Amino acid sequence: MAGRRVTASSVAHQGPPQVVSMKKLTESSGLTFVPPTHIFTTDGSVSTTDGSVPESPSGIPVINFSSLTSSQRSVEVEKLAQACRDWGFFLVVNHGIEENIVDGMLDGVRQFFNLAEEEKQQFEGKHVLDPIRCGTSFNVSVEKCFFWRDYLKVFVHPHFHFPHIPSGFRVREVARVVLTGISESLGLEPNCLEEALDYDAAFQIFIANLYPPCPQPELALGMPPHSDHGCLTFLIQNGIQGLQVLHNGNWVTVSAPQNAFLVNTGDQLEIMSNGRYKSNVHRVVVNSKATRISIAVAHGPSLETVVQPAAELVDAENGNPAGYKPMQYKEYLQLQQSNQLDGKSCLDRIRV
Ligand SMILES: O=C(O)CCC(=O)C(=O)O
Ligand SMILES: [Fe+2]
Repeated sequence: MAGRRVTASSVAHQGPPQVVSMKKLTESSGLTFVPPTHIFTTDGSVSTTDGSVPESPSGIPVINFSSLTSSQRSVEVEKLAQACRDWGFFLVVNHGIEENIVDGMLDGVRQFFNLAEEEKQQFEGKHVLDPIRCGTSFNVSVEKCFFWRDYLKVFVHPHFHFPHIPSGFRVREVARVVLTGISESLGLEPNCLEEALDYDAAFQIFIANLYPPCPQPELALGMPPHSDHGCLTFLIQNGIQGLQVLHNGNWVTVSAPQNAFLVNTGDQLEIMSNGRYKSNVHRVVVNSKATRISIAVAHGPSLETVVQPAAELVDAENGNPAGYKPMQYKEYLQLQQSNQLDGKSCLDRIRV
């Protein structure tokens, strides 16, 4: 059947099913409908009319990075506190990474996805800890419904797995400064979170996402509602919207100025803050006209770190016990990857 991506026989065999990339599927077959394998019918359903706000001016918080490194720091730290508490999401502007560098990264990603399928297949990873891995959806061996998305994931810290380091892309340093601000905003020492994460050995993944045009965008999702596993995810996009964040029960479409970072707070930050800062739930909707590309750089603790609420934020005697069980970050990653990506179901497993 045209458009079906997983054959019955491939599912029946052991190992991951043979899945065609979204790019190939949409380009080669002149697809005019969403295959049944890609229709979201459950809670994550696409309907953009379920209370979603079409555009920001939504009040999405904006953090001025240059103020974080100036005498205005305390004002910006307070803005970070509000952003993390009320949204779990914010934009970072004036971060000093030039637009042509960001454009170069997006171009490189476009070129990668334009490679012949056979060339990309050599990077098809099987395991969450494979340092270079490309594929489709999230984990096709457990999913009932596939996302309208191809991805490339490359570990970039503590070991760098690209052939060469792009000069000037200093997102790790930007993330470090934001993290110290967040640490302070929790009433902790500025370097407390950095130390808890073992930042010098921190696990950082570069994730490129490609969302081709979809003939029936109301039926498919680029990514269903989920929270990110790490601490902070810094995201750039090719000027095409698609990211929506859940805020007070509404889906808010993120529109961001060119060259802003879109920042999600993740599960490890929720754990370390003992629930004061909830990881943000977000999803990606698709459209019928343009290919969207995003690059998410996820910053987590080192893989060996056992993450738990910061001792300063736990006070069991006064009714504020630890809300999460300690878990090694590597185990957490494996837990998330071995299940369907589904809201905050992974975090729910370690709540006390
Ligand atoms: O493409 C986007 O805007 C979001 C991607 C995302 O949520 C992710 O890679 O975890
Ligand atoms: Fe995400």
